[in-house]
Amino acid sequence: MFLRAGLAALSPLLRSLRPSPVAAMSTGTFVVSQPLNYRGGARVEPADASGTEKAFEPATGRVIATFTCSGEKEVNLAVQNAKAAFKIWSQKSGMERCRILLEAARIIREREDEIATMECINNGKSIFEARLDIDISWQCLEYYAGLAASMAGEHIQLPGGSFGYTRREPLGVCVGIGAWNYPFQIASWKSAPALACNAMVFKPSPFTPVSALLLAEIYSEAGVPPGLFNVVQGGAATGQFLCQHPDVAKVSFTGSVPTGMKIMEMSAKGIKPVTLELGGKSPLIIFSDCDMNNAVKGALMANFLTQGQVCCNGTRVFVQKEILDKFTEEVVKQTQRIKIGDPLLEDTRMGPLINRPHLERVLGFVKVAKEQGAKVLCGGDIYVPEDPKLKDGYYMRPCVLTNCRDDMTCVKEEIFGPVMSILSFDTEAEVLERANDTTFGLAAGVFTRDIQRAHRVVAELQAGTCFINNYNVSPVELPFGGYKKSGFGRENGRVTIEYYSQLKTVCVEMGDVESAF
Ligand SMILES: NC(=O)c1ccc[n+]([C@@H]2O[C@H](COP(=O)([O-])OP(=O)(O)OC[C@H]3O[C@@H](n4cnc5c(N)ncnc54)[C@H](O)[C@@H]3O)[C@@H](O)[C@H]2O)c1
Ligand SMILES: C[N+](C)(C)CCCC=O
Repeated sequence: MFLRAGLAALSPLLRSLRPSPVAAMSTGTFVVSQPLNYRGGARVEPADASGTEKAFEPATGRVIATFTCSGEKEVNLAVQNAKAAFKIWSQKSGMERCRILLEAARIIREREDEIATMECINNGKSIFEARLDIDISWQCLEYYAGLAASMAGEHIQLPGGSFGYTRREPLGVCVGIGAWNYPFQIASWKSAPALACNAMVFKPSPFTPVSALLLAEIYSEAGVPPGLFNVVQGGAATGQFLCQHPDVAKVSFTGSVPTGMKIMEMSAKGIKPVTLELGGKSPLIIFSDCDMNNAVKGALMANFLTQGQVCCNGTRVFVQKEILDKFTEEVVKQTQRIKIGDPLLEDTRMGPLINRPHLERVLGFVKVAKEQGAKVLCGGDIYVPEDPKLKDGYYMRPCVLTNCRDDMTCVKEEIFGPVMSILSFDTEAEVLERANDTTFGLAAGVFTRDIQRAHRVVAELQAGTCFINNYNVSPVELPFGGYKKSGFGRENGRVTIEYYSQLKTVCVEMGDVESAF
């Protein structure tokens, strides 16, 4: 589906010739040449348009795709296809659905390098990280394949031999709307639990339209009925058509708080359940009794994955006063060592940000932080790699700020870039109050060797996902999601099946009807 100079029909070709063509893919050479919508089991041009968008390669600033955003007609067709496929899918046993999802997981694993490469090209994250994202994606499919086979209700005994039972039933057509920071992983985290029993129409972010198509092709290859997983491209207008569609039973959204509010409003009008995975400004608390090496590594993991463009990042790093200087010195040393550059090179650990306006926005936060009294210990400026082909990419040096106060903009607002704010604290009670003083509640982390304190602190933290002595790991067995304005509903874990299904209660009378009349 992708063309590189002289390399046609990449996906099938790669399957027959790997691994050498994967290794041969390089930054600055790819363009997408085929349709980016997927409907009824095939790539299609949308039936109507709601404008056009360009997708970029952030590493070089090149346009890699110009595509048509789907209008109402195309959204209707995608939903119709999903409805038809759902009829077939829902007649299959859980074990049959399980086998097909397992096969899709196997194919993702087999094509990991190709998918990871596409993710780097379109998103800018390093190949090292992209491979981890793809690993988590196939693991997610494996996990929900298992749950598809074991979806069940319960049996409840009632007086006089009567009884009741519950059935866990599908919802029908679900919609997934994704953000641009984890394009393939978000599509997987939404579609895997959805397809355990439902059909899905997925809309990626217009910044990263590419890799969801690979997932759609893989589901087809694995044997899902045509139309079970469809992709429509577009921005807000396309997303609105999806949310307002009367045949859509549920919307799962990943993105910003302001858009999440709109999604919820639209879904409320149709009384549709929603899952909202929104932004954050998460605290990471480092106590003086921590293992310093791990705490420093944890702070980097909490701030600089995917160029800092991670919803659950622990960007407010509270460090207990006794170890503030030592911790800060080590964090700065390790931050300065991060290799920035071409995301497809094996030793790169930080690529470009998603696009020019976002880079400028992040640099703007650093400027305001300085004006408000923060001290830049490293980074926070544009980085121009030596390789001339990367000169128009959107790179910046990762930034560590000190002298921060809780009322500063860099400490209050989600920056969504590689900017860590270090704050100091004295006592546990004080840091808990400050950590919770935010309208967000996505994640939080604690580093300490005191196991009682660790559990006491996480019990008080107002966050949906907490880490003790690590940060930003995401085993698919554990639910992930937020408190407060960071959203509700969960992804991953057993509980997420409940967000993609509904419960029917059946009450069975074994005696005569005792009528009130
Ligand atoms: N909690 C999580 O799991 C999680 C994960 C990744 C990103 N995020 C958050 O996402 C944000 C960054 O992503 P973004 O810039 O893509 O967010 P965004 O809200 O701008 O867009 C997200 C998606 O919503 C679509 N959209 C925009 N307006 C819409 C509307 N009116 N109706 C329907 N759809 C609409 C966009 O096209 C895109 O696909 C950050 O705030 C980040 O924290 C959260
Ligand atoms: C895989 N991580 C790092 C936990 C990120 C989850 C998605 C948030 O943006």
